[in-house]
Amino acid sequence: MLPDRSRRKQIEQVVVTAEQMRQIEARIFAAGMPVAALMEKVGISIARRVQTLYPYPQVRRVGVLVGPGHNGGDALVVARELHFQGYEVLIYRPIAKLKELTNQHAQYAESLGIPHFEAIAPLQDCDLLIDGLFGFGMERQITEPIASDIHQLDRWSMPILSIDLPSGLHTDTGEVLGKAVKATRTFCLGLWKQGLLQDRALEYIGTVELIDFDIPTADIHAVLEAPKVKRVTSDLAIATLPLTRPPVTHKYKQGHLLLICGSRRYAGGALLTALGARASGVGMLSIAVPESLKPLLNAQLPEALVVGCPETDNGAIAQLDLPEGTDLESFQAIACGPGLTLEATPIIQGVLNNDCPLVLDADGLNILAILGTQKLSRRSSPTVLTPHAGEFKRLFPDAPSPMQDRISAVREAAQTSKAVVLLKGARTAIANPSGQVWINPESTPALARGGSGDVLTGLLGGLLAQATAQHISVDAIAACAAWWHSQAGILAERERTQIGVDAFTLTQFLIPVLHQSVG
Ligand SMILES: NC(=O)C1=CN([C@@H]2O[C@H](COP(=O)(O)OP(=O)(O)OC[C@H]3O[C@@H](n4cnc5c(N)ncnc54)[C@H](O)[C@@H]3O)[C@@H](O)[C@H]2O)[C@@H](O)CC1
Ligand SMILES: [K+]
Repeated sequence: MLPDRSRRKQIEQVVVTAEQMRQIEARIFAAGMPVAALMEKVGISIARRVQTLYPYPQVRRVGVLVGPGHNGGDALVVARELHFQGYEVLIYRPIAKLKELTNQHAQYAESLGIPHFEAIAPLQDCDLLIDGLFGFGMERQITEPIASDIHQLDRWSMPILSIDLPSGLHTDTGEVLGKAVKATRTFCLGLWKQGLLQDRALEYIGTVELIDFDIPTADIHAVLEAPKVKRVTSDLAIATLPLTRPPVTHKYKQGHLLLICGSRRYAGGALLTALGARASGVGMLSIAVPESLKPLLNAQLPEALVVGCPETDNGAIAQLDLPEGTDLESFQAIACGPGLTLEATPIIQGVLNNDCPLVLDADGLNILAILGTQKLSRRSSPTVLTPHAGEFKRLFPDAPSPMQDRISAVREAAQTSKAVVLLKGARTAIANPSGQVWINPESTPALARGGSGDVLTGLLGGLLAQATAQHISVDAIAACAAWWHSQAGILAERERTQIGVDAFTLTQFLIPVLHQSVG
């Protein structure tokens, strides 16, 4: 058995679908764990959390929403425990026919004198609601009268705590099945359900925490074969960062990154990409920009080698003018796209034809969408694409919509393009061509701001350039960059409010957030 802290760290990385959870659960029951005992264990853990978060007598009246299955059973255990702790408990039970175990708990609650109602109205004056209507594996649309009753909850103001998932959310896709409870907090049971990491679920789930009930890791491994879906926890990300260098090294051993970005019209994009790259700690940074941007870059990044390139009439890079003796394969990584404009198409064509690990963003992606992603399958070095939803649709018109099931969308895109795809969003999802998916579980809307993506491109390019010697997978590096970028946004927001995180400010929080996370 693993020591508790290390087990907990592993569990926090695991993401499951309903089918995988069902199989894991079946193994535990087949091994002899009684279903009723597990329900008891889970229900008591939730009741303890409720008592800590909403202690009696500050909170007195608790309404418990009970569905027909084992989610309802869990809720009834919570109801019973809170009743014994002095809370006044009221039960809403809209469906009369209950699963056997749930029915037993319902009978016992009745025998204790806990009132139950078929309608929602009697729960109106509760200080707190516990939602145990439906749990994982739900597929059917919520119908009347439950749909209207859930609609009623939207008009009330008390906090709602959902058990496992907010009732009405699809476990895998996060889709709302007609109507869903909007939770203040969700107690996800045992393992992270995939739907809780989908952007469209975020409006419903509130703060999510995992209630661990000691699922043996052997059962998890037995069911989850690679490729998997993983949460990018801070432990995972920090293990990927190039935080310590060998005592004897030199700048070229710490990676040489080439940025190709900017135009006369979009000078800021080049600057922000470069500042993101600087924070990565990359050993050498070369920046190819149109000639007229060279003084700006030189002034801001004295350590960088700025390559001024001949310009088109509109101020885009007309051709790459690398220093003598240097070609595109001299670098450990190239990152390009921000601010280039579509006039830089020949530059992107040239970069695609070369074998150097490559990050494409912004206009790099717009140009690739015109050239076609099939160009990527001929590359022998890894390519990372970092689209937002709009760019994604242009690049992968045949993939599932990135507005819906983002995990399927990003996985299919990576498989068809043979690239690592980083789909930006509230929960950025990253996939490699073999189907492995990573989800960045924490972020802030403060990052929804012009230029913040440019910072990520530079940061990712810098990490990629440093990693070639370390044999870390490219998708793990992309996941690490997404985590670092978001954590910097979260720290910046804490110090400067949600509206105070412009992209330049964000670059200034990249290193401080490491101090905080690494200690
Ligand atoms: N996974 C585990 O190992 C554990 C699971 N437990 C609980 O069990 C839950 C899953 O239990 P169940 O599989 O019984 O699932 P539910 O509690 O969601 O109940 C399913 C029942 O609801 C009915 N139903 C589904 N959709 C409906 C709809 N739209 N309208 C009306 N009725 C509908 C189904 O016919 C079925 O009878 C978990 O979420 C969790 O709360 C815990 O008790 C302990 C451990
Ligand atoms: K629920």
